[in-house]
Amino acid sequence: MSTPHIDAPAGAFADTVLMPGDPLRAQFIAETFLEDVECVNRVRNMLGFTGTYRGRRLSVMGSGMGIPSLSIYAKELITDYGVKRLVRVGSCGAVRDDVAVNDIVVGMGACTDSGVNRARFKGHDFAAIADYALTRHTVDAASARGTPVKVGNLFSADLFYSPDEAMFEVMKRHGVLGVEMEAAGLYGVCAEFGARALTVCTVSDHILKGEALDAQTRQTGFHDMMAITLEGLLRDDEDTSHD
Ligand SMILES: O=P(O)(O)O[C@H]1O[C@H](CO)[C@@H](O)[C@H]1O
Ligand SMILES: O=c1cc[nH]c(=O)[nH]1
Repeated sequence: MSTPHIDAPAGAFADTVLMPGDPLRAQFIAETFLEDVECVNRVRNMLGFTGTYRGRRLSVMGSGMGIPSLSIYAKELITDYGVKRLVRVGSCGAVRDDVAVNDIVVGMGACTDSGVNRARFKGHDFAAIADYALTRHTVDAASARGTPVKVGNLFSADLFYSPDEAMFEVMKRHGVLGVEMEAAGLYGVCAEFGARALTVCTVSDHILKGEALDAQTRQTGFHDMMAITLEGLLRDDEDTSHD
């Protein structure tokens, strides 16, 4: 079987897919954290891999940058490949003084300037939220590992290069922990098509302080984020109360 954007046989993906924006980060995650890895998608170089983590089948695939790109892949993974859990593992920019570069942020919800959730929700505001159990298990995993995380709102922006810098101050006042470009779309598409979702981000920039990690660190760094996300998924597997 194939979709317009994924050329992989039925069953090629596990029921859980990790989604970094960058397909090369997907490859790095697969090669670093998974065993028995097979490349299952190469269409448009949006690399997808399936392997195992501690004996459990797990996939990782790039989403591309921005809600439109992520929405295509997430929708096809859910409706054509039966994916049930999608966890975005990304980078974000901070705006608050109490959020620093390298901090890990768990996106309990995501604000957005994108129109996608209004488009799917008859023009009304849709509260784009993560799956509660996945959130709790990831936060518990972080706590057990001694890795501090901040839990709260993200802002998923359509424009990386925003013309409206004053908006960053508004986000800061409203407690937004990180600015990125996909979470609100992921939560919307998963709500629409019936999958569970979470976003975990490492802070790669401080937008208002002008600090930034280099591109190589964005591609291959973020070990703590991966460790807590993978352990959170194991905890989520053990807890069947959400089934
Ligand atoms: O590092 P990723 O996961 O791509 O996430 C962030 O980085 C990209 C912008 O540089 C956007 O996709 C944004 O959401
Ligand atoms: O979308 C993003 C991602 C990282 N840093 C930002 O400032 N924005």
